[in-house]
Amino acid sequence: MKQSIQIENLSTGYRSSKGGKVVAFQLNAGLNNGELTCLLGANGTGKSTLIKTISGFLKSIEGRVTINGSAIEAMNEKDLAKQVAVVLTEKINVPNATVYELVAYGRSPHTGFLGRLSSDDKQIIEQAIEQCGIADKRNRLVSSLSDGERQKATIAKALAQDTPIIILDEPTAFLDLPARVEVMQLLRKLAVQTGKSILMSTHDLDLALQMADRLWLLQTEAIISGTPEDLLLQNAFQSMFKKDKIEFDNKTGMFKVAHQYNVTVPVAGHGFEYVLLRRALMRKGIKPVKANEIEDFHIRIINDSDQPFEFWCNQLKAVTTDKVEDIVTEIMRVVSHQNIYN
Ligand SMILES: Nc1ncnc2c1ncn2[C@@H]1O[C@H](COP(=O)(O)OP(=O)(O)OP(=O)(O)O)[C@@H](O)[C@H]1O
Repeated sequence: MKQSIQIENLSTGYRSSKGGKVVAFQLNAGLNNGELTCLLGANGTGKSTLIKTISGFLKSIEGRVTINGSAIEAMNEKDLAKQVAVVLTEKINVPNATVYELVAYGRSPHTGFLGRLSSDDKQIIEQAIEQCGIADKRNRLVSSLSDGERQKATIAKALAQDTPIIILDEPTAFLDLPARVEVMQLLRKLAVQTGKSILMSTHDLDLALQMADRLWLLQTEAIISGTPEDLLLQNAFQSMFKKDKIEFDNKTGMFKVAHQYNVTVPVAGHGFEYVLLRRALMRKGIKPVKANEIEDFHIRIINDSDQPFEFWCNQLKAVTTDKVEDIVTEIMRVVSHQNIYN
């Protein structure tokens, strides 16, 4: 697949008179056309620093970034703005500007000294507004929009810039879950429909796993790049967030909290009811282990029953309930009175 941006042996960081600071080094990766790539990494690994470096806002410490073969250092600001549209994390503050005016501002690298919009410019602006699904908001003040709507307007501005590459630093940071999904769906649709390379950094691991065509996992000394599924096959996530008390669950392909367990309880059963019960038990520090039904103390799950949770004690059914909360309360009560599960 054709690549728009390539980074080679790149070291990112900050220069200062006292010697500066290297944030990440020896990074190599490429962005494919027509794909949404998500940049993931723990807090402070240097996602924003990398984004600023490959957008030309920050000089690299070493190595190079090329766009279609040309080094970005050799490009002037205007030429670079015709190649890369950048959306940084900060909320845009444009008092008294309408959505249309904000999006029109995206045309500035293409307009002349007076910034007059040609009919082509106007068509591109209208198309960007349309593609981002905010046509009904085109005359609204940006300051009156919800966070999700404002983010779509910002993406429309980047789209109007008409560049082969769009780079966004945490575009979903201020949004609720439905708006985060909507923005990522929009970015993916735009990548596929327009053939642009779109790179976004995010902390939304689960969404990135489901929606990105490709992931860049940033570590201090490397970017591990691949499709979500191939990275899962390579166990690339296992070590990534260990210090943050997050584990990667190979069974579900999702991240989960690494709980500390004090006790175990035998559970016989499976299915959705089991998954929910397991979650509730694990949160309380109780680890479910596989039970066979002759054990003295255990929970049984009867799938698709009105009362799917049963607590069995000394071969007798002690509690039957349809509520996870009731069965967990019962287990907690027994655990606190007897030390039977240790
Ligand atoms: N202007 C600066 N000068 C010096 N160091 C900086 C500067 N900006 C950021 N840093 C440092 O660079 C490192 C990487 O920061 P960066 O913001 O790129 O990480 P990040 O992965 O985007 O973090 P987060 O996930 O928390 O947003 C951090 O140690 C940070 O303190």
